Amino acid sequence: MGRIANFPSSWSKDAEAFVLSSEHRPSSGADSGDDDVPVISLKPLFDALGAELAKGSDWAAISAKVEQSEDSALRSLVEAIGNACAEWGFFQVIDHEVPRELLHKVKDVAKEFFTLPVEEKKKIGRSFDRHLGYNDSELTKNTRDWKEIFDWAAIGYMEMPETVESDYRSGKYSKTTVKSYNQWPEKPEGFRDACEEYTAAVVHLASLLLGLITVSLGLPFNLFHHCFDTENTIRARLNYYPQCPLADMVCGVNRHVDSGALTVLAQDDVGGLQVKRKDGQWIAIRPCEEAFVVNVGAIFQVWSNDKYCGVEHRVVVNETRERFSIPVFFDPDIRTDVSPAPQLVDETHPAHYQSYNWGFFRRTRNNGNFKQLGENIQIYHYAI
Ligand SMILES: O=C(O)CCC(=O)C(=O)O
Ligand SMILES: [Fe+2]
Repeated sequence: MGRIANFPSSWSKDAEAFVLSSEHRPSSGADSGDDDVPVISLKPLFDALGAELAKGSDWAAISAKVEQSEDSALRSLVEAIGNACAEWGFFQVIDHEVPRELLHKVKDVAKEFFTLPVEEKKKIGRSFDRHLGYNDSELTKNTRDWKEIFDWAAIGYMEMPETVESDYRSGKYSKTTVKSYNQWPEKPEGFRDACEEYTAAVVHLASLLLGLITVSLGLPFNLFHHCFDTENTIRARLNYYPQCPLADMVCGVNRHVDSGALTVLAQDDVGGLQVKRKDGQWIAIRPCEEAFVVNVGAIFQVWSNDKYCGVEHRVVVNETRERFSIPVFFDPDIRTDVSPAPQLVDETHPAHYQSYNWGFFRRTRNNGNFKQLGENIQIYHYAI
């Protein structure tokens, strides 16, 4: 394969590991036709809450205001979010009130960080026991992703059960936990501040979206906020997808469903994120620098008892242009036991899943990613 000669030197020795089996290659094509995931304005929410309440995190007061509101624009917003979650599992939000400067600052430092020599970046490398930092060899479904990443946790560390039993059916894990702390590079200057300010703003947005999605299921706005209150596993990521000589055969991120509750992602104008529509067709998500892409993950699928599903998506790469994106994975405290909301379960709507512990799930997934154990733990392993 002559094109491998154009691989970055650190990747060329295991070039074959990036190549997807023919049925999963991006060359199968995405339709960007006239169907598109909905773009939704959050203005009615901020209008209804008012600046003071919207900026704070008094979830009980925000909850009361949203639930009691008879404002038709707010009702329509909730309905649009519910429809998007049920139909696509994805939507984009505009008028989100995250200041644009924060996004620009973090994009600038991200670009600078990824141009550092690989040895410099590896000083803060991720490993089996260090869950946060730099990595250039992530696997999705046992295939190497064409990307470099930098991960950090919103609260400064990620906590995990110290051990889990390898059989996911057992659900057994140790009650002692280990913490993995953020690792920050020395360069570029201002990197850490930019990342932290950005995360604080997006985590706040994600908390509002969590409430709106919950209300769209007919549940109280703040039903799940306690799972994220103090300890949580919210993680942010800088994704760098270099230009790729084999763009038709590899993926930036292979097809997958996000395992957590919600993902809120900023992308640049290059494009590459694709979502699988219900008919199996891959649909390109139109890049919009004003917007965040939001998707529900597997936890919401379980909480909603399959009303909203975590939907497969992937990232295709580009021969001529590099791409950057910044997802925030809005994931709960490891002590969260995930099961369908009791309000959605009755004799005619039995629970589709048995309860599982998020810390166990997260640790098992992490072990699998490092050891290539074959199929990763999935929520359908808990299907009833
Ligand atoms: O870069 C993107 O657009 C999406 C990345 C993604 O799906 C992920 O990191 O889970
Ligand atoms: Fe994803």
